[in-house]
Amino acid sequence: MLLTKPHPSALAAPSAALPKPGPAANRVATPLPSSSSRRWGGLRVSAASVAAAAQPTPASTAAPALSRVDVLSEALPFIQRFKGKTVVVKYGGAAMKSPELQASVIRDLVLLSCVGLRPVLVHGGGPEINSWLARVGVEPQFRNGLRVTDAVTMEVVEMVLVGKVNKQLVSLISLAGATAVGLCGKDARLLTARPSRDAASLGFVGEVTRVDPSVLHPIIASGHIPVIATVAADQAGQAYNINADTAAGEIAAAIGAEKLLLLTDVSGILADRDDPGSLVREVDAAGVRRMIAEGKVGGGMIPKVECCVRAIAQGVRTASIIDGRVPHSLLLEILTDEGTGTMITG
Ligand SMILES: Nc1ncnc2c1ncn2[C@@H]1O[C@H](COP(=O)(O)OP(=O)(O)O)[C@@H](O)[C@H]1O
Ligand SMILES: CC(=O)N[C@@H](CCC(=O)OP(=O)(O)O)C(=O)O
Repeated sequence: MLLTKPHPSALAAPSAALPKPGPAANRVATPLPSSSSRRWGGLRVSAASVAAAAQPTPASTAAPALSRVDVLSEALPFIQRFKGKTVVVKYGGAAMKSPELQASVIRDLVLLSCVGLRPVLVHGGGPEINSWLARVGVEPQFRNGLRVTDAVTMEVVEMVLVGKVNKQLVSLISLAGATAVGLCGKDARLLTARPSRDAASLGFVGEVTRVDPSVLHPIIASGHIPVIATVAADQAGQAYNINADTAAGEIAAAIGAEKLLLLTDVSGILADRDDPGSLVREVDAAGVRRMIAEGKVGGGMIPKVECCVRAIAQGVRTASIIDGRVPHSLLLEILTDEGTGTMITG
């Protein structure tokens, strides 16, 4: 099943009086009245949310005070529903390029943590790896969205993801007023890897064979935000490069996360990847498999949809691909009655 319109992404009001949502229930509530929402970059978002979220102007002029407290008030039932729940957020790619956007995404993550959710951040850093590979004269190569990883590339991937990007994100979380613990898959054997089935052409690209989330539980319980770089080792200690979307899905499943959210640089899955207006609001596992088979979903979108399907099959309640370039898309997705992007259902 594939829904492009009408817009079904409004979240059901999560009051205790309403039926408990199934995996897809977040998406099927009545669309907002047009007076309270408008289209923005292909998304339906409330005018108040847009005003509060998108403007660098002083807060006093961004929206009338009443609208701003309306937004806050709207968040209450969502905070109540998701308090104490684990949300795995994968952030990476082009959506991570701008330092301002990075800081904004991290602030949203810290806000979620402050209101009682338990975020776990799994990060990529593909563009940063590319730029460091260029410095050592290596041309990046990808097959089906995965980086061809020879020994030199593996070394650069580990240095950039574990040494640089991970610590940068930990620092940003600190700056935003929370505390984070940076890890990679090797730490406490969080992720164990084996060579991918296409090892002959992909080199040291890994598949996850095991997730041992025991190291995450005390970190999360102490109120720290785990920040995970997706480099892992096999039994012999050989390092592997794991696609960050894939790893996020496996981690979300292993810790029984409520939500898996993949932030990327498009508005979600597009029915026609050349038409930004063709956003698919909701699609089930069979539907995305068909889209891959028909060539409608390609490149880096393949590991994303595959990991969402696997995560849902393993008990994660909802998996969504959302636009990391839209200011506050994380908050719009979790704390308002409008969804953004594409929700994948079982
Ligand atoms: N049907 C599709 N809808 C949206 N994006 C698609 C689709 N098929 C392929 N893509 C590509 O997938 C990309 C997202 O994957 P990727 O670049 O790996 O993201 P990230 O770097 O955020 O992990 C999009 O920028 C787009 O080029
Ligand atoms: C195997 C593989 O492709 N690994 C990815 C790991 C980082 C990643 O996933 O980064 P983004 O989320 O920013 O794309 C890579 O080397 O780019």
